[in-house]
Amino acid sequence: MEMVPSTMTEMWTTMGSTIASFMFIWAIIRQYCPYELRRYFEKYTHTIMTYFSPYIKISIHEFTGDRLKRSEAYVAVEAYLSANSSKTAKRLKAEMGKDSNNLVLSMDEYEKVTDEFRGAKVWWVASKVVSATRPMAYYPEQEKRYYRLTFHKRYREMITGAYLEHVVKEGKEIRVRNRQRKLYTNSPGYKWPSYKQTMWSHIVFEHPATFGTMALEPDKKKEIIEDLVTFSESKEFYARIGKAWKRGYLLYGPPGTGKSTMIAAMANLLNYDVYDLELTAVKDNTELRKLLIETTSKSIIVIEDIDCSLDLTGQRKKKGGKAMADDEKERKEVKEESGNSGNSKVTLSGLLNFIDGLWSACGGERLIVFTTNYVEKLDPALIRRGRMDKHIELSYCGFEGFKVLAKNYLKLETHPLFDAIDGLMKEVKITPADVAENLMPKSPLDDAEKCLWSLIQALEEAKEEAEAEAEAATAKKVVEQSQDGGGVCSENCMAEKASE
Ligand SMILES: Nc1ncnc2c1ncn2[C@@H]1O[C@H](COP(=O)(O)OP(=O)(O)OP(=O)(O)O)[C@@H](O)[C@H]1O
Ligand SMILES: [Mg+2]
Repeated sequence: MEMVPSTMTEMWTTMGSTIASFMFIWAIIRQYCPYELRRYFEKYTHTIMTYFSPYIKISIHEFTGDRLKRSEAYVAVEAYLSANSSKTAKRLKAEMGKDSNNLVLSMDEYEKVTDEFRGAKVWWVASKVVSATRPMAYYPEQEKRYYRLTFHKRYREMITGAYLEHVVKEGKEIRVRNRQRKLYTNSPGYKWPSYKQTMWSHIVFEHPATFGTMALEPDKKKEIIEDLVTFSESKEFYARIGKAWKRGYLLYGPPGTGKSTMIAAMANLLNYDVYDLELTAVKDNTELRKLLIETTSKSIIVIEDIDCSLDLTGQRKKKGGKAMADDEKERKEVKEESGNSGNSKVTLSGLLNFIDGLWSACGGERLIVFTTNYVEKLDPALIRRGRMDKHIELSYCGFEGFKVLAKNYLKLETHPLFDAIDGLMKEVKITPADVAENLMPKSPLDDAEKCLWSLIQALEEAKEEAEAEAEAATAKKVVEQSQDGGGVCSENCMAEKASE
């Protein structure tokens, strides 16, 4: 028994000296061996080591093929590890995340983390290779980042199958949760550098509107929310019935009734990006298709004021009705002119193709939203069900809508003045935008009551105006009738005279 420690000591000594000799020989080889021979030697040692090693390694590189687009697998792994490594890794790096006010952590280079999946242990390392800089290269520094996954070969089937699938799926979900949502536009003002072929420019989408803050009848609101949520959860359903996973909404109603606000609320509810498509800036149908292909899934494609965007109906030149406010009119006329000068050649059939042609199915999980002030002007082909599946009318503010706004703007649930407002609202039409404007405190000293009075005043003025208008209209009718009547009389008189 006493022999054991001495044998151990001897063994350690022998091993130590063997390693020392090996290091010495290796140093000699490195110094005197020609480069090629050394490479050869290294390569074979590597192969032999791999042959005997029970571990399998998988690398996932950041860029594959051209350098323009990051590999989706890398991005997903990065997100997966950022969520799972921040608890165990010791060196982390932080980047700005959603809403620009929280930091997203991910593992730093050369950091190793362990993960477990159904009892199997795996190791992830974030690493990079820096290739020599070529003097004339476009990208001066060629850093190739990659993640390396190591696991025991007995788990091969499970890791390459189920585990990687789990990583990519979870990574994608984490990315959706953490991403900053974007508002895209195809504005013609800015030409992208040619290497970046994208046709959309974007900014971070930060509209605060939600369905909670929207003035709408509660039933209607509930119906719209349920419709949207059902859509976003129906991937399997759409696949089963053989329909592309997209849905069209037509929002119509007078100016200032919350069409644009509702689009923002939809995006916030579903966590989607918004693509605001300016049709007048699109050159032709081909360009329209290109724009469509570049949109990503989980997004809302919006075409505002579809009735005056293009000559889709042949009625574009007609002036709007009375309901159109002056500044609105102006804005829309400017739009019409720019449509003409931009000589956009997008046609109705091009647009129909955009909405439900073969290309529209690529990507999936998309809403297409049209807004208009004059639904009756639109071509029936454009808004038939299947293209625009749900038609939502946004109309003048009712008492329920007012209560939502009063709660948002003034933090009021009830007030003695509410009854008067309810009464007036039944008599006159007022848009939610006007109600909102009146409820907005105009100075730091304005209290809730003052704002309510200001709304009552506005309602009374509107009522007087409406009454005056109605009176004028009746007076006009009476005059016309009396003129007609006079005419008839004189004809009768003439006839009488003639018979005499
Ligand atoms: N239903 C509503 N709920 C809450 N706020 C509203 C509502 N409708 C309008 N508003 C307020 O009025 C303003 C104008 O509304 P919005 O831009 O959505 O109108 P719109 O229907 O898109 O008008 P247009 O037809 O002129 O584009 C918004 O800033 C919003 O604050
Ligand atoms: Mg609008």
